[in-house]
Amino acid sequence: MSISVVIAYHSGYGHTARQAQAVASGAESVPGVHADLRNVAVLDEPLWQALADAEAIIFGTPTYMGSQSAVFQAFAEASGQVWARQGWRDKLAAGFTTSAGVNGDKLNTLSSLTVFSAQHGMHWVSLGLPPGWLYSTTGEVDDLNRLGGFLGAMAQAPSDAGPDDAPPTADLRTAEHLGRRVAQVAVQMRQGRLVGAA
Ligand SMILES: Cc1cc2nc3c(=O)[nH]c(=O)nc-3n(C[C@H](O)[C@H](O)[C@H](O)COP(=O)(O)O)c2cc1C
Repeated sequence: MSISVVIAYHSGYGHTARQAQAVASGAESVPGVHADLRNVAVLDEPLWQALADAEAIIFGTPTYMGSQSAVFQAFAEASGQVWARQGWRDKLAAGFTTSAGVNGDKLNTLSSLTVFSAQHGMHWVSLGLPPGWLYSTTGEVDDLNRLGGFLGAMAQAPSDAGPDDAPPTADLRTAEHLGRRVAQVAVQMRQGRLVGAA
């Protein structure tokens, strides 16, 4: 049976949705893993069931006013019933965000996602990439992780660029990397659980 990695995201204008698709394509590239894209604007039973069945949940939200969007926060608060029974305990967690500013206070959004995951008793998986574009001689603006995040995948979408044009390829490749990394850890986690149960 395939291992499920759910990408639970919100996107108001389509940019974070593109980032979410890149995360999913990275996760799906790992043999034995199924990536399941879920928009948390719809809080229905299939969403909660998919999350319950997941080995890993990768949370994604645009950065609005320096933190997660209100729609994502509504999802986080609705997860209170799952929290009460620690239903996501020991699942893997990771996160990503898009904002218009190069910095844009994206770190605050990712920090908030880590706290949310910790409240659920989940294990946070970091981005696992060195910062790109770090040296003038060997780095460039198109480097993987050009925005230099560590907690999760960051992407930038200038306010006047539609989701067909932004985030740029470097940020989408960074998102893909996060999806692949989480999926690889999910496989290791599942194998470890099977050994533990034997
Ligand atoms: C209400 C609101 C608040 C925003 N706040 C920020 C912010 O704090 N920092 C930033 O860099 N961009 C901010 N933006 C810009 C969005 O992060 C940016 O447009 C992003 O691409 C939106 O992602 P989405 O298309 O998935 O909704 C804000 C946009 C809106 C609508």
